[in-house]
Amino acid sequence: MPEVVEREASGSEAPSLATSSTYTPDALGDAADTVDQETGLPGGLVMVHSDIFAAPANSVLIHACNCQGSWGAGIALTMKRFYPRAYVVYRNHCDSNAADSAALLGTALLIPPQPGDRNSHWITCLFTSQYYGRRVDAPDRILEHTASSFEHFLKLLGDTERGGDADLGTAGEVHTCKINSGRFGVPWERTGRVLEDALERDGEGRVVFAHEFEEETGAGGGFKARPGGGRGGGGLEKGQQILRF
Ligand SMILES: Nc1ncnc2c1ncn2[C@@H]1O[C@H](COP(=O)(O)OP(=O)(O)OC[C@H]2O[C@H](OP(=O)(O)O)[C@H](O)[C@@H]2O)[C@@H](O)[C@H]1O
Repeated sequence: MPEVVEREASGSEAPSLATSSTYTPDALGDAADTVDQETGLPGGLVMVHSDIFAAPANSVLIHACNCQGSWGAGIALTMKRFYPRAYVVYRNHCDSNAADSAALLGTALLIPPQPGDRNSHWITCLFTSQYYGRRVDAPDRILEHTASSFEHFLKLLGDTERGGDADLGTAGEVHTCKINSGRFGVPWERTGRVLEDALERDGEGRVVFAHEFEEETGAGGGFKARPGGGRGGGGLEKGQQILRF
């Protein structure tokens, strides 16, 4: 099973971007059935209307990947542009499993911030389809791999928090795009339910911000998160909502 990849020798920190908006417990009312002890936020999937690349520095950004070493289109192509070093880690990981790329299905790769990549973000690859394009896996298989790769991600993330590698530090907020919902052709509601179930089972009150993104604003970075970012801002920001699948 792939583990956390060691960070290369430390380099200059990438410039920090606008922070994403977050919630204050009182704004959530009775929607908060499980509460994250550290943030006081309800565990589970929380939809936000903002650009995932505007997430706070040190956040984890999750996207769905094929097992062929290709970030050739969609949000993956933006990832490749913003996190070229992380892409190399992902591609090397696929190359080392090229003899049996199916072995990566249902696993996750957690890549710590790479020097020179953008905003000290951690990048998480969930291997949900072996191939892409016309050979993409069937939706049910993708959902099956989504469940196990997300569970693996939660374990890897927990290991970094418990293991506390001094060099790596621990990751901050967890953010995901609506994985599988574009080129992988799986309705977001189906994937959202899988992620929500895993968080209820093994999330330990963890919050994952899921980004609703207006494509017309163009690929990441061009759409600014709503003002009021940073913890302890007002109540729910306009357009933010708690979703229960
Ligand atoms: N800045 C932003 N902030 C927040 N959300 C953003 C965003 N920009 C786009 N989104 C949304 O992010 C979702 C994912 O949609 P995507 O079609 O990209 O990914 P997917 O998970 O369906 O499929 C994966 C395969 O696609 C790729 O390309 P290749 O296979 O290489 O050709 C990979 O490599 C895989 O293989 C859609 O809701 C977009 O609105």
